[in-house]
Amino acid sequence: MAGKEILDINKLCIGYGKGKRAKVVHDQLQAKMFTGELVCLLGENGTGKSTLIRTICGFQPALGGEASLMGKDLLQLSEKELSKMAAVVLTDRVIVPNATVEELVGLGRSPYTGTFGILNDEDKDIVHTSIEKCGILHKKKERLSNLSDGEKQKAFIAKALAQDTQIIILDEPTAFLDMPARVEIMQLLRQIASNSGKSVLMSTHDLDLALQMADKLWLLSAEKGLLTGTPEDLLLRNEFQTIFQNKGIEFDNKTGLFRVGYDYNHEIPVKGHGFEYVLLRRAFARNGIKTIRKAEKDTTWLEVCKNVSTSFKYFENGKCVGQEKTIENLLTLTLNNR
Ligand SMILES: Nc1ncnc2c1ncn2[C@@H]1O[C@H](COP(=O)(O)OP(=O)(O)OP(=O)(O)O)[C@@H](O)[C@H]1O
Repeated sequence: MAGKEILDINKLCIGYGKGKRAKVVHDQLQAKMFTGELVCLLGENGTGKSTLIRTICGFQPALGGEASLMGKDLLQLSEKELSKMAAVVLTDRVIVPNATVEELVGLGRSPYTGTFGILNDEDKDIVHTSIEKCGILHKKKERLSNLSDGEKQKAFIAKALAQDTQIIILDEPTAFLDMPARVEIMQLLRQIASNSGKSVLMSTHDLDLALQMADKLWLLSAEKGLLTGTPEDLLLRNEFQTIFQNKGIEFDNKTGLFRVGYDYNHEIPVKGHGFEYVLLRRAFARNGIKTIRKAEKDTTWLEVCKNVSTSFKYFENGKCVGQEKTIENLLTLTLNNR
């Protein structure tokens, strides 16, 4: 069931400059966001994800159209009003290396504190809970310069949480992180959205993670503008396939994941199944060999055998002419016999 509407973008025009010299990056953008949703904004390099995020955050003016946050015209909100409604985490964030995690997260309370930024007991509690929710309580007193990239990202997310806003907007929060850290950050943002009812909008290049974890995707492309929907509905509508066509990415209908598109120059039948079969296919595809299911008529084929331990057999004229323990050796044998 859809939550309450939080963000409404209507015929929004984004870009740079003014008047005749304006550079329009996108026009007529439409989208909505609801409470409790994790939305991933996807698109190729240079399609305008950062421009859209900066416009929604009020960091650059819209060239036209409307955007409202919790029913208020976002483009007319003052910086102070906006800071109580939307917390922003940008990639090119300014890092204060000498600040501790606690001090950084404390800055998230600035929309609510006086000029000197003095935190009262309630602010301190919120800072503590925010750090705890992000799983870095043990790093509370640590300086940012001593944190890993993943921990730093968590500290910035904790700061956004401490800001106590309905929406959190992040520009590529998983950039520069390794795979486990990417998954961890996405899981954290998922939890924030589903447990606290906040809305989280993040841009990312992590297609597979976004497909698995986002409630909705905003798919930005030069040709089609902004397409929105659940990952599954966008897949059913073939939107990914159209957008990434001819760009070296293929969507695998069997796994529901994207994979690199290969250029095949050879074909070989394979008999077998299981994990070994999947890995064999992948290694061969990378080397330009398309694997097909062995048919009755085939006299040359590869076979995955799992009798005692796994081995791979090479058959020629119906006879086994080679048995290998590794995919590497099987590949060499196949390439040599081509
Ligand atoms: N300050 C600027 N002035 C004029 N044009 C700009 C400016 N910043 C970005 N652009 C242009 O706007 C377009 C969209 O850029 P943007 O950075 O929003 O894309 P992006 O989707 O975030 O890319 P990436 O995935 O590489 O971060 C690009 O053509 C870019 O060259």
